[in-house]
Amino acid sequence: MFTLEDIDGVEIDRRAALYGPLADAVRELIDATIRTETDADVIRDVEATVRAATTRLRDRQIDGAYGVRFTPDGTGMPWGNAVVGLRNPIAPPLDIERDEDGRHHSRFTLGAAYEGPPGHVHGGVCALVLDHLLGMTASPGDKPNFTGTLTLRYRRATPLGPLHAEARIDRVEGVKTFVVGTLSDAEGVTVEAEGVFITPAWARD
Ligand SMILES: CCCCCCCC(=O)SCCNC(=O)CCNC(=O)[C@H](O)C(C)(C)COP(=O)(O)OP(=O)(O)OC[C@H]1O[C@@H](n2cnc3c(N)ncnc32)[C@H](O)[C@@H]1OP(=O)(O)O
Repeated sequence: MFTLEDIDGVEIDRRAALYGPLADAVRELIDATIRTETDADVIRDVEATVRAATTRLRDRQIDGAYGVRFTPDGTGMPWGNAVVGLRNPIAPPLDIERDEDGRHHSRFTLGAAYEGPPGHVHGGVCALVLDHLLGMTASPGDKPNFTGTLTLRYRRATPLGPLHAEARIDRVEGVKTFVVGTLSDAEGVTVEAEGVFITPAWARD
């Protein structure tokens, strides 16, 4: 669902300033929900407050998921995305930078909400982050390339906390773009990734 939104940069900024802080607040709520040891009556009271807040937000809402929206000048708003979504509290979210040579990289922090092994990042979350980063790297122009195959080698457990991920295109063969990347902590690489990203038939020349 790629949809065009006829709005300008001022309106994008207004919406980002409105919805971004809400998602940040819910991220903090998720972390606090996992880690709280406060009294039972406080927890029940907070539960009622959260349910009431949810009811207020549902007063008016879109049908289904947010989709990926674009403005007429090509600015993307993947705000519901599970990795970078500005409106998605599940997303860490990653802020991904692109170098002139096409490499993509991101520094981010994964906390308690992303735990798998004790104190460490869930393997599926490592895959989530790397899939998105490699996918963005594979799609530098206006053509999307979707994950065909993603192969991961978990060299050692990834600790929760500050992390770094990077990716680059290895080669392009027709509709297939081969991308490699890594996830690292301060000590070095924890996960290596290789992906084959494919231009779907509907987007081919
Ligand atoms: C903008 C950035 C966003 C980042 C998003 C992050 C990435 C994502 O999470 S995308 C979501 C996850 N991926 C998907 O849902 C993809 C689902 N699959 C599909 O849409 C299709 O099967 C797709 C596009 C992968 C392949 O399309 P399809 O029409 O089947 O390809 P087809 O024409 O048969 O094959 C083309 C070539 O790709 C190869 N190929 C097909 N599928 C795969 C695969 N899964 N793995 C590896 N190679 C494959 C074929 O062998 C063929 O190779 P060759 O040209 O050498 O013969």
